[in-house]
Parts: sequence; C-alpha cells; structure tokens
Amino acid sequence: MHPERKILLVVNPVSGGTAKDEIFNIAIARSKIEPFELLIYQTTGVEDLEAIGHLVSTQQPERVIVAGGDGTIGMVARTLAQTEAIMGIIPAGSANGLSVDFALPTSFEEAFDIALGSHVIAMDAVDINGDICLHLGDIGLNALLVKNYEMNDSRGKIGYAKEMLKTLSEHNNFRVQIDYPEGRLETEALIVIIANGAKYGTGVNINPKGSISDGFFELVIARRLNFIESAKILTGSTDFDPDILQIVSTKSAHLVCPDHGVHFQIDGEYKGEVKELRIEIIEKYVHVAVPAPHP
Ligand SMILES: Nc1ncnc2c1ncn2[C@@H]1O[C@H](COP(=O)(O)OP(=O)(O)OP(=O)(O)O)[C@@H](O)[C@H]1O
Repeated sequence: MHPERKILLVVNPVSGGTAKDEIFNIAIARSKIEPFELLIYQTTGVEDLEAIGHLVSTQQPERVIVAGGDGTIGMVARTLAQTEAIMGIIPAGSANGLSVDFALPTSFEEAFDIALGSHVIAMDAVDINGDICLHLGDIGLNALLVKNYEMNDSRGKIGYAKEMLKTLSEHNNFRVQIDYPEGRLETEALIVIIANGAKYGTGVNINPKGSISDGFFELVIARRLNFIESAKILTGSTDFDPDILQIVSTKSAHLVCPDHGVHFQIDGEYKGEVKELRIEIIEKYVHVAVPAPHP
C-alpha cells in the first residue's frame, strides 16, 4: 500500500557540530510505522533555499521536518511561507532560540512526536528592512556579541564568556528614535530587541508579554545597565529587571539611530551596522507543529 502522507526531512549535517544518524534512524523508523513517504534533503550550505523551495513546490509534502539550528529553521520557513504545509522542528543547532521559545523537547524521539503531532499554530514573522525574522532581532549589545562570536570562531561556553567580556568592554549606549502607530519615543539604549518570541536561546525571558502568534511584535528597550547586570543577562542567569525596561507592543515601527550606525542581528546572524530599521509584522507566516499547551 502506498502511504498517503508525504513528509520531507531537511537535515543540516553540520549544525551544532553533532552527528545526525539518530535523526535519520528515527525518521526512517517512523515512516514505516505511521506510515508516510519520507523524502530526505541534506543541506550543503550552497543554494539550499532554492533546492528546498523546488522540492516543496514539486513534491507538495504535507509536512517539512527540519533538523538544525535557527538558521536552517528560518530557511525552511521561508520556503513554506503562506502555504498550508506544516513545519516540524527537531532542535539540532548550537543556538536553538526558537526551539527554547516553543518549549520543544531536546530528546529527538520526543521532538519527532511533536513534529508529527496534531497541535499546530500559525506563527507570525517580522519583516525587518526586508529580511525575515522568526524569533528575535536586535540592535546594540547582543548584536555586537553575535558579531564577535562569529568573527573569532569561538566555540563552547569558554569561548562565549571570552567574547562576552570583550563585548561588554567595547559596547557603547546609543540614542534611538522610535515611531510607531500608537506613539513616539526617544531614548538612550543599551539594546533594542525586536521580539516575535519571548526568550533568548539562553532561556532569558526578555519579552514576557510576547506570543509568537498574536499578530504583534514587541520592541524591548533596555536602558543603561551596569557591567554585572549586563553579564548576567548575556549569560542567561537572570531575567531583565522590568524597572529598566520599556516594552512597546505594535504591528509596525520605524527606528532611527541619529548619531551613528549600531550593530544589528537577526535570529543569530550578524547583519552589519544600521542607522535605520523599518519593521512590520507578517501575520500567520508559517504553520508550525508545537507542544500542546498545558491544560
Ligand atoms: N553541509 C554543510 N556544510 C557546511 N555548512 C553548512 C552545510 N549545511 C548548512 N550549512 C550552513 O549552516 C548554517 C546554518 O546553521 P544553523 O543555524 O542551522 O545551525 P547552528 O549550528 O545553530 O549554526 P551556528 O553555529 O551558526 O549557530 C548556514 O550558514 C549554512 O550555510
């Protein structure tokens, strides 16, 4: 009997620096039990977006299960945008910000249960200067950390700590003007986070009001912090202090940094320095299988 369901598994073989054999084995075993027709695509790092897009449009899989980090998940999401296909996520990257936000299990078996399961949400995305952000973008302190981490090819916790100390010594506050439909503000900032989700990959809860499927994004503006507080935030050992935070929930915004360019990152990818950001929510961007909420 030919299975009716068709599922595409996209695996980034190098993400997180870990072997992916277990993921292939589970997918093959599940395809026989459920059953479904399993198609597999391994990323190469070159023209993957086009290749996956071609597979999605010609094969029309019911689901695409992606095993990788935020970079691979974001790429697959772009190929599924505004289609009916469902994305399932197997967290297998070095930075798994989205997976932490969705509270996905770290066990591959359990992540497959969710990825193949029936609880599906239509998640929003945020358009920032024409780029798609699924989880979090920011200007300021964290973006500089992303840049330093990328440039120096640091690895692991010690590498992260080293880059964090360097980042804290280099970083300067900046002035920012923000216009949004409900108002205007001008302030000095350490960091402005554009948050579709609620947490950094470290688990720091930066946006307690945020939901990834509510049709809004939040601007989380943190003002001056001292060295110890900043270090705690970057390492994930505390949540932001609400007294030094301002949170704006909106659907579009225009940010200008009038004095100089400020470091900018989207979903863990450094994007250079910017003086201006145009931000807009894209509602119901992609369908994602996530854990069912607790009753
Ligand atoms: N076969 C491959 N060989 C080398 N690089 C690859 C391959 N497949 C994908 N990539 C690269 O992997 C990156 C995406 O990695 P992803 O974010 O999914 O995982 P990660 O381990 O969390 O990444 P990072 O170390 O950047 O945080 C992209 O830059 C992509 O070009």
